[in-house]
Amino acid sequence: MSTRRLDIEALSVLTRRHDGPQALVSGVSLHLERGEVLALVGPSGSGKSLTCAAALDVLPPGTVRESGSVLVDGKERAPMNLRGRLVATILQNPRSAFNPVRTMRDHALETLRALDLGRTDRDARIEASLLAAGLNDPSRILTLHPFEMSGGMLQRMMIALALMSEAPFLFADEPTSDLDLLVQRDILDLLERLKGERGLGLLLVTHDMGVVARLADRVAVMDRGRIVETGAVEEVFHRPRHAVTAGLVDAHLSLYGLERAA
Ligand SMILES: Nc1ncnc2c1ncn2[C@@H]1O[C@H](COP(=O)(O)OP(=O)(O)OP(=O)(O)O)[C@@H](O)[C@H]1O
Repeated sequence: MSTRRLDIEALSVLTRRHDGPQALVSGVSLHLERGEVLALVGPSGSGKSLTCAAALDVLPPGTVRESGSVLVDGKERAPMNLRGRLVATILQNPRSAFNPVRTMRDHALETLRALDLGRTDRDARIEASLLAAGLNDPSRILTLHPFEMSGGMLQRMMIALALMSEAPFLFADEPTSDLDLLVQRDILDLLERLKGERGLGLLLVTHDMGVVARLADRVAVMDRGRIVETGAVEEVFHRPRHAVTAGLVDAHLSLYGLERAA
């Protein structure tokens, strides 16, 4: 486990409107260690997804990265050297991430194309990744098209593809929000296990404080494009310092008829 740490430094994203540029993400800095889960939380539209996209240079049309850099173990890395090599990604709606006319084997081969593996090593890595992601019977799964699989299976397949790349870091943008509660629980269990077993460093974008409480070690809170608070999960839940954090925690507790201790 030679790679240890990823730093996002002073990341800013703009959109150009008719009345001039508008900042969507402003000077965001975060660090992520192997073997930890950092949750990036904040209200809808606060800039969580754009932060991840900007770090990997996969911003949507109409937005541009104005400044910022990503360092791995202190060394600046170009986005093309991060994507899929050092940082794997899993997204909110797994169905939209798969090509509908391709099988799971095609997707696996595409993921491994950049790695110069012999056929035996390649097939072994594909099978081991599917099994590690909880997809038993890999040879059958690899013949399936996306429409033949449930949302939960597709999310496991996204995780399997991330594992195949052997990237030390994983950015997961709302990985459970489209799944039913039981499948959500299974996927969170799986991510937690992979953090422990593989020492993955996981940046988890979510607005679900239940997911944060369940999985995260540290939390960074965003509001209107800026990081307004970071801290250990316990600390942030018990002593939120920013009004946005307090609002997120209180909204979560109120779902269970609870209030924050004074
Ligand atoms: N392609 C785009 N062009 C212009 N503005 C955009 C674009 N994509 C996102 N935005 C704006 O940037 C801001 C941040 O969006 P982002 O998707 O990062 O928020 P988020 O915190 O991930 O929200 P959610 O929790 O709802 O997914 C929002 O105001 C959004 O409307």
